[in-house]
Amino acid sequence: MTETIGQPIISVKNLVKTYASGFQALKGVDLSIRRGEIFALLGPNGAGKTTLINIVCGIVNPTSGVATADGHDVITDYRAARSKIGLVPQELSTDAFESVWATMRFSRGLFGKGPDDAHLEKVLRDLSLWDKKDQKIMALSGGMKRRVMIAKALSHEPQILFLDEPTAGVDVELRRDMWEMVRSLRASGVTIILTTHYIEEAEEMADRIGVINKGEIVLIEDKHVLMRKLGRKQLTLHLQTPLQQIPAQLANRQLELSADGNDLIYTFDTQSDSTGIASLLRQLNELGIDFKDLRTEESSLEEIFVSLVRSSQVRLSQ
Ligand SMILES: Nc1ncnc2c1ncn2[C@@H]1O[C@H](COP(=O)(O)OP(=O)(O)OP(=O)(O)O)[C@@H](O)[C@H]1O
Repeated sequence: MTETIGQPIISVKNLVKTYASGFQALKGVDLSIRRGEIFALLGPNGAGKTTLINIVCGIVNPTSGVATADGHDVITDYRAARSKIGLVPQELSTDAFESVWATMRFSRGLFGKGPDDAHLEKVLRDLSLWDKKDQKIMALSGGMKRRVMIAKALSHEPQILFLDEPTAGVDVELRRDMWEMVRSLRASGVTIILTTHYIEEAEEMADRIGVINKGEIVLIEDKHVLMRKLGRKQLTLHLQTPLQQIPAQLANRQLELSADGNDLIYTFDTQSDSTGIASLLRQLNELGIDFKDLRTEESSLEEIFVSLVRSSQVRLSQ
């Protein structure tokens, strides 16, 4: 066990996927997932997220490149690699006529694991599904079906769990429950890779964030570092007397005036040593511009993401 600590649990090197149509969905992707982390893979529609996951899970063959799961090559050592992985796919696909319990047992067996009813019971209890164990899946609500998909993916005790858009179309309460559940899975040692279109989800959950766009990884970063690095802050000064325009003396500052002239908005870089706020306030005082109130706002991960994807589109199209 000790020799594996510190090594990535998933390693992807120079992965290329060209579909039969000739479309290149992955253009040489490198990615290392750390043991025990929650990694969020973000990207617009068609960026290649599902293709990447499907290759690591052995569902899609890469055109070239290498991927390993817990040291096992996903092609040459497929069975061992796959047994380490649980996958909750984007589309709900369950055996509708089976009971929850039967589906779980069958799924575990598929991975060559002997029966372990105690484990299955724990998974179902953790997902608040125990009282539904004898129900046919088709009789469950959409949210419950989603939980069953997760339970099924955990039936063979995987160390790695892929969640492909786990909370798409799920109500707020269930989303919160699922976040809670993902956290407790991580606490039990499972490594989690999730894709999401809800940036809020990544902001809430992830330790690290990867952004993929048009088949290329644009960025991989610790979430807090990312937010610190790319985040901008805004200081909004609510003025005593509205301004018609920004005075010429302030022209060289990063200032905007709201349409009604009531708010002066100053944008500054959180990374730079000096924010320039003190000198701005001094200058406003000298110019006799008083304000009633001030507030600061930090850019959200959503804003960072949108600007990243935009800038990579610019870069890619050049
Ligand atoms: N079997 C296939 N044949 C040809 N092209 C495909 C196939 N599967 C996916 N693609 C294309 O590859 C690209 C990447 O698709 P993929 O499903 O990996 O994206 P995604 O990032 O998961 O998108 P979404 O967020 O919409 O789920 C898309 O342009 C898609 O149309």
